Amino acid sequence: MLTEQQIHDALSQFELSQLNTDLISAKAIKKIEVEGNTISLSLKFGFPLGDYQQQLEQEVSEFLKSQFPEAEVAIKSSWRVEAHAHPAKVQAMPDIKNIIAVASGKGGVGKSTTSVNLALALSHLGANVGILDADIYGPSIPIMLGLQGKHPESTDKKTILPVENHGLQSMSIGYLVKPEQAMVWRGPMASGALQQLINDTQWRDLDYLIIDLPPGTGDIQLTMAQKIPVTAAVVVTTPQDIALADARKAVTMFNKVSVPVLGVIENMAMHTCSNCGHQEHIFGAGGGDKLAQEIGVELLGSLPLALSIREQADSGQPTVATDPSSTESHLYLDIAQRIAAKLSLQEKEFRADFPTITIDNN
Ligand SMILES: Nc1ncnc2c1ncn2[C@@H]1O[C@H](COP(=O)(O)OP(=O)(O)OP(=O)(O)O)[C@@H](O)[C@H]1O
Repeated sequence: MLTEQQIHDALSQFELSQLNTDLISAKAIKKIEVEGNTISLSLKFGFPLGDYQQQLEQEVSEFLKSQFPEAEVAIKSSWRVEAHAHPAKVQAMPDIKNIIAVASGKGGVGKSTTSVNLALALSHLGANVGILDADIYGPSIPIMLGLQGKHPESTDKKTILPVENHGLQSMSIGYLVKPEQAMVWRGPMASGALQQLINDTQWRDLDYLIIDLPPGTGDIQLTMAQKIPVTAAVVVTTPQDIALADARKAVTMFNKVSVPVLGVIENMAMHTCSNCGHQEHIFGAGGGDKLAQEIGVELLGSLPLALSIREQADSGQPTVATDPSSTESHLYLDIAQRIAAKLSLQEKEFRADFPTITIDNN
């Protein structure tokens, strides 16, 4: 005779690959019911499952059948992104559940390209996603989203509407001022402009807002991390030694302001030949892994230096939007799901739901 406890114990052996943890530690069990030989299991996750949902149900089902060969197994799974707590001493933004800052210690490592593709990947997985281009001095998100020359609309002359393409809500200083205008802003003015940009945009019901931070670890980045309710951060680096050293600085900066760093992403880790697909580690393999170990953060994934990634981003058709089933897109999707899964284990933020008012006419 099967018991719920037996099923519970068995599920603590099922490893969830995105989290390197089991289903019990991931707090994914909603309900276990046993009736005779039938196990009914209800799973609930705090991150978008995308195409993985069916596969996951099947894997758990097969796992339980291998443990209890005589059992019939029925599995139901669902997901919902919750708002998680942020360390900044500022109010949460009601239309944004989670803000994820993407940082790099130095410029040119592919932070914007990675931010855009991760935002698209989270959206592809089923989440509602926005992206804020905080790179005041070199806004590249409008180009990467194919929105160059667009201007945000305003319906009330006080707030602006995000500009949309590829299913993402986006905002960038690049939609509002000419690049040479922003270049002359000093630190406080730049961070003030950013705060205004995020606050005055009418974001709609976002599960995640990705912020593409300006490169570096100076005042602007520090101010942003303190004045914007950032939930978590990821750091992009390339394998060259200097970039790794800079990535370390970025991680230290977030530690200082208590923003949890979900991990590092190694960009341009190896070269993919556009003719034959052969991959070569030009800068040596394992740099990201080493950095992650040294500073105690996770390596979320490594992306290749691929002509397709550059061409697609630079022409406003980023990889995940234009070719979601490519090898590169799968890497972005995998990293995005890891980020979302890890974030789902962070402390939740209490948000009072609007009360439901019922009017009884009787
Ligand atoms: N994995 C990749 N493979 C090939 N090209 C890439 C890759 N990642 C980024 N690039 C290209 O490298 C260039 C710089 O990328 P990007 O603008 O994203 O860097 P960045 O770190 O945001 O730069 P900055 O912070 O200085 O604005 C772009 O032309 C982009 O298309």
